[in-house]
Amino acid sequence: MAEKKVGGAGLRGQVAGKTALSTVGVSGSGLTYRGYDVKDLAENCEFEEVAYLIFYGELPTRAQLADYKGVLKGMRGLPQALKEVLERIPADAHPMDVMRTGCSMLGNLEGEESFDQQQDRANRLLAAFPSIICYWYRFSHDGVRIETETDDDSIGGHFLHMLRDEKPNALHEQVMNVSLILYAEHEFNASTFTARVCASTLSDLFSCITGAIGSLRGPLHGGANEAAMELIERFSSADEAEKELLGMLERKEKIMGFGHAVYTESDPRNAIIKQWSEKLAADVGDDVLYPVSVRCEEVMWREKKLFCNADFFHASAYHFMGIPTKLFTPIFVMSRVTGWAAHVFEQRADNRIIRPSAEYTGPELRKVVPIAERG
Ligand SMILES: CC(=O)SCCNC(=O)CCNC(=O)[C@H](O)C(C)(C)COP(=O)(O)OP(=O)(O)OC[C@H]1O[C@@H](n2cnc3c(N)ncnc32)[C@H](O)[C@@H]1OP(=O)(O)O
Ligand SMILES: O=C([O-])CC(=O)C(=O)O
Repeated sequence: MAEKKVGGAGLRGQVAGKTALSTVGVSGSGLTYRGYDVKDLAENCEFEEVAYLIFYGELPTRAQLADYKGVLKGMRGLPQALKEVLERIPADAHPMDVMRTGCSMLGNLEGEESFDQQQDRANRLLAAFPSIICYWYRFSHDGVRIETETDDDSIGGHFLHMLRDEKPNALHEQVMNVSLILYAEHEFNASTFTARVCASTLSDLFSCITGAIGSLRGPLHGGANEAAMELIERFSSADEAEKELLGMLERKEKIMGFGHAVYTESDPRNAIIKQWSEKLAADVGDDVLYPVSVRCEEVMWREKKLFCNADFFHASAYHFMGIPTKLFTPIFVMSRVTGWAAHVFEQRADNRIIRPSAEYTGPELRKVVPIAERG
């Protein structure tokens, strides 16, 4: 991949503030959360430990983790008014729109009245997002009103249990756990920056997170995991994938799930989720989707020096677990709400309203011609 152009369009490479939460693309270790390598966290931690780390600054002790999980478990239920709103959203709505509405509606019912409540409200969102998406999905698609207050030990397990009406096996719960860790935090990406801009006006947490969901929805950001799935499922063999991909590159089409605004040679999250995708492929006996994905990776690197970002192998991994494609990006929300909220807290702790300037490119100063004289 060519050297990244800094400055100019997209503010690439510009420092727009400070954070103690994560580093992205710093040499040596591609991605760290509060000083820990994401690979280390994905190998050794549960997602709830990482959420605790992001919020409170240190990994929890066993007792702290048990307490924290207890707090989150106690927050899985949805108020009746929110359930009624979710029941009115049609089955063909985009699930990211459901997440956005669910977040906003919860803000109407249990809003943040003072910043002293910020951690409690962030925990509430972290606990409630899986319930929100599954309640809507199961009502609109299966006509059932599910119980969201399950006793599942983990957020990933809670999500899969509600989605499929049965407790997940250990492999699926572990992959969800890793996936949620990989997506949790990523410095000043577009959705987090959205949240921080909103926070800088001293707005409430629900507004910050609702705005961030809107930014994550686009295919150039979180929506790329769904777009990657739509791409790979078009191919019935690795050879067909190679042929079609070469045509797409020739036509200068964008291939979703490749490239990155900061990383220049690889996304450290890719190797991790790729490994799990391979395990899941073996588990389901897949001999198409995984080889197709691997060939796409090889072709993109060989032809363009473009590498898979976090989203590409998430597509096949989620698919192998039977998760409908349109629910892929909402899973990203279920995880990234930790990073978003922690950035909101950081912004509030040392705030100045974010208000950059624009280079003006419009007409010179001119006089208004009264409408009667404009012809
Ligand atoms: C979790 C996440 O949000 S990760 C990002 C998810 N998004 C995607 O996967 C969408 C596909 N990828 C992209 O659109 C881009 O790579 C982005 C948005 C991630 C980064 O954008 P930028 O930083 O502007 O890209 P960058 O400057 O590296 O692009 C360099 C060149 O490679 C091309 N390029 C970059 N990514 C791709 C791609 N996926 N497919 C084809 N060409 C690409 C660009 O068009 C550009 O070509 P040009 O110089 O002829 O215009
Ligand atoms: O950092 C970015 O621009 C996008 C990304 O990978 C993320 O938010 O996880």
